[in-house]
Amino acid sequence: MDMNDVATRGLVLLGCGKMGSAMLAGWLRNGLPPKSVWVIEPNPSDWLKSQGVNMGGDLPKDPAIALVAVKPQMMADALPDVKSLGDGKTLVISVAAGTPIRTFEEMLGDKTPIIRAMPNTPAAIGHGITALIGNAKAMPDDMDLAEALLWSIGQTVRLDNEGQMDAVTAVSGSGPAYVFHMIETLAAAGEAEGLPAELAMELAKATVGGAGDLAENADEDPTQLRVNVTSPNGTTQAALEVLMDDETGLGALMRRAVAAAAARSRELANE
Ligand SMILES: NC(=O)C1=CN([C@@H]2O[C@H](COP(=O)(O)OP(=O)(O)OC[C@H]3O[C@@H](n4cnc5c(N)ncnc54)[C@H](O)[C@@H]3O)[C@@H](O)[C@H]2O)C=CC1
Ligand SMILES: O=C(O)[C@@H]1CCC=N1
Repeated sequence: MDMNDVATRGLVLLGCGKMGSAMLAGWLRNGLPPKSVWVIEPNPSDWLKSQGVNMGGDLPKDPAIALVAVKPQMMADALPDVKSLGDGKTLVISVAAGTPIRTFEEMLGDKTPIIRAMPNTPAAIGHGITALIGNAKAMPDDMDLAEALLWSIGQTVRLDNEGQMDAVTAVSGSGPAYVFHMIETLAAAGEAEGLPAELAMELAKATVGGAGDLAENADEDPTQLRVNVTSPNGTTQAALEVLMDDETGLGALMRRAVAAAAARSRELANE
């Protein structure tokens, strides 16, 4: 099964909010025909309404993929829509934080191939990263198909075990928010040093964007890239002495933030 089968048999997207829209934008941009997509979404955005995808009406009986992108707390309401599909031949992919594969197996039956995936919102511009892991019924072909679909919205990585998913969620699923917050705080600090707000924000966005691109594309690792910026006894060193303090620095703060996100992911499994 490949992306041509998705175009032929169809893809059902359950929930098209922020993450569903980011993924749908990527698939359509990569040539998935809008008429191959059926969206179930009680509150469709104007953007969604203008995409030419199927909304309402009958779903295909045997879609290649049903992708679940509702909040974990909505899962019990939403999953009956998926249950009638495919008779074990439809690959179910969930991007919900926290919700374990066993919840889907309990609701859909353990014949169903199920893949749990964790994307992130840079998917909207094809720069996401999605981690994935399948249940025992997900065959290599199913994993390849999920990867082909998710590849259209950025990089993909396969996990060794589902237990890694809480930490992955805390690092890359939620991570874009930490980086956006860093932009906000860098701009605010520039303002506090006397820059006009607009200029401070322009500098902060371009700096984080440029540093991110460099970290992804350079041969040197982030540690060496940091050293390259840091002239002995210069301005960067003065800042890093604050940021790299063992107790009050960014490392300690990031450790607490990621631990809090991972703990919340584990809690969501029971909501
Ligand atoms: N926003 C993000 O950065 C990421 C979100 N996720 C996961 O994606 C899922 C969706 O999150 P968001 O898009 O942020 O939330 P959202 O609230 O923007 O989207 C959820 C959508 O589901 C719809 N919905 C509610 N009940 C439904 C039902 N019974 N049937 C069909 N649709 C229904 C809502 O109207 C809403 O548009 C969550 O499980 C979240 O954990 C995963 C990775 C990143
Ligand atoms: O905040 C959340 O729960 C979701 C999962 C990862 C990003 N957003």
